[in-house]
Amino acid sequence: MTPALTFWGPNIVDAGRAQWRKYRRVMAPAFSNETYDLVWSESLRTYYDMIAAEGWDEKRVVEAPSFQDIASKYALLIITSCGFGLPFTWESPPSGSGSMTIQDAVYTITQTLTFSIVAPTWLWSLPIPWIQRTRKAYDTMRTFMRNHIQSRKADIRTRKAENDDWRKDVFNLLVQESESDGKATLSDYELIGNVFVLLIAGHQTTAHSLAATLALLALDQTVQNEIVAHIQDIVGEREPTFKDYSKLDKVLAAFHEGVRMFPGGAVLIREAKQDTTLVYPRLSSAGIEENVVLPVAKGVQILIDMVGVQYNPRYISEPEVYRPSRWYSKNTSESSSSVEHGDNATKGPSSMQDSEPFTAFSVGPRACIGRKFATTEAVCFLTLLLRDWKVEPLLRTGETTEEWRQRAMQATLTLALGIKDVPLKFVKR
Ligand code: HEM
Repeated sequence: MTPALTFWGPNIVDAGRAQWRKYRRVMAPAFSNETYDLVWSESLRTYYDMIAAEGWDEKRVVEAPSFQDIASKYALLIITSCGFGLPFTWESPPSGSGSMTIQDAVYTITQTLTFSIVAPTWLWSLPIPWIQRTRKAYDTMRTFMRNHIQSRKADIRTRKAENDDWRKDVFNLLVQESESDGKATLSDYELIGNVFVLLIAGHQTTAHSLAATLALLALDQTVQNEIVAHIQDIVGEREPTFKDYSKLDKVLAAFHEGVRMFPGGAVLIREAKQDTTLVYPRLSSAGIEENVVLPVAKGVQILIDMVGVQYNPRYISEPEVYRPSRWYSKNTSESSSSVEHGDNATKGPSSMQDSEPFTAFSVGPRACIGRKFATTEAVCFLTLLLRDWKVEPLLRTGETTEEWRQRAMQATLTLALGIKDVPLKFVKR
């Protein structure tokens, strides 16, 4: 996955410490309350845009054979609009060259990662339909990025010359850093690498998490009704605003639980910067719990299995059960790390049974920078959708709900971990 990410250029996700500091410093100001306010209003606008464009407002029942298609388009429109200042609409989504949309290009790129890394140049020219489609996807993405970077550079130059204000979205901040009056600290290669990674990280993870959350709610009507009652309590029939975000904690919990069960960041990679030890609990052959001290030498890479962490009964009670209430009224942003290290190593692991730490956006300095961006768009979308529509599994003829669960609730792994096509039915409330 790392070569697939760096294919477009060095970027914040895969950068080593020094480079990472630079990227994070440039991007961090874009993740502010001002942005989240915009994310909320754009999410609201895009939801109604979708309802009208897809003709949902004229129907009592809507069938979505793959909800990911909707979620992916929705999340892409929000990141392009709020992160990149490119306000596309549901009916004219972002496209690059020719007829391919960015959504299709991203989909094709993530499905053909290995090919892009290993294929020699001549292979890209073979007249095989899927290879040509892959090539078109890369061309589309390249044209999209180049065009928008060029026009944004020109725009910022003009605005600066005229002392005009310009919005501090993440795209503008990156472009500005690559200009900086000839003292650029960001090369064009780094600029493109980071733009690509933000497009991917900013929409694929959110789209899959939304699809997973709705699938889980479709399977548990009792929980769904509880969330809908909460929405009615907080916003009733009026238009929800960003001020409601902090009060809609049960909707947020429903989303957090979806992210826990299908954690987009499936594997985290860390490298020991000094000799250290990790302490972890293990059952001895006699069935007694004991602490194991694992020495970790400087330079060793540690892969953290996030699915394992999120499903470990030591930390999450009945982990296979979708239970948003485990996050109700909990400050999930202050969750602690699951494995103790460094100075704490000698103290051994504390019991996590009663704290159920939420770590699916990671913890520490490299934790997800887009977390509140994602939760803001998710809470807005889920609030509007669940208030208006009852969500059910879209069953095949003769299929039971349990069979649907077996068919639909399957994880997939491309650049991020996701969920397979989720077939859903929406019934107007
Ligand atoms: C439900 C949605 C999301 C999930 C589950 C998720 C998950 C994660 C995780 C687990 C990491 C940490 C990786 C690590 O520690 O190695 C991460 C990092 C990151 N995420 Fe997200 N993310 C989501 C949404 C977003 C959004 C919406 C954006 C951008 C708008 C974003 C941008 C990033 C970036 C740039 C990083 C790298 C941060 C750094 O290394 O400093 N993510 N994400």
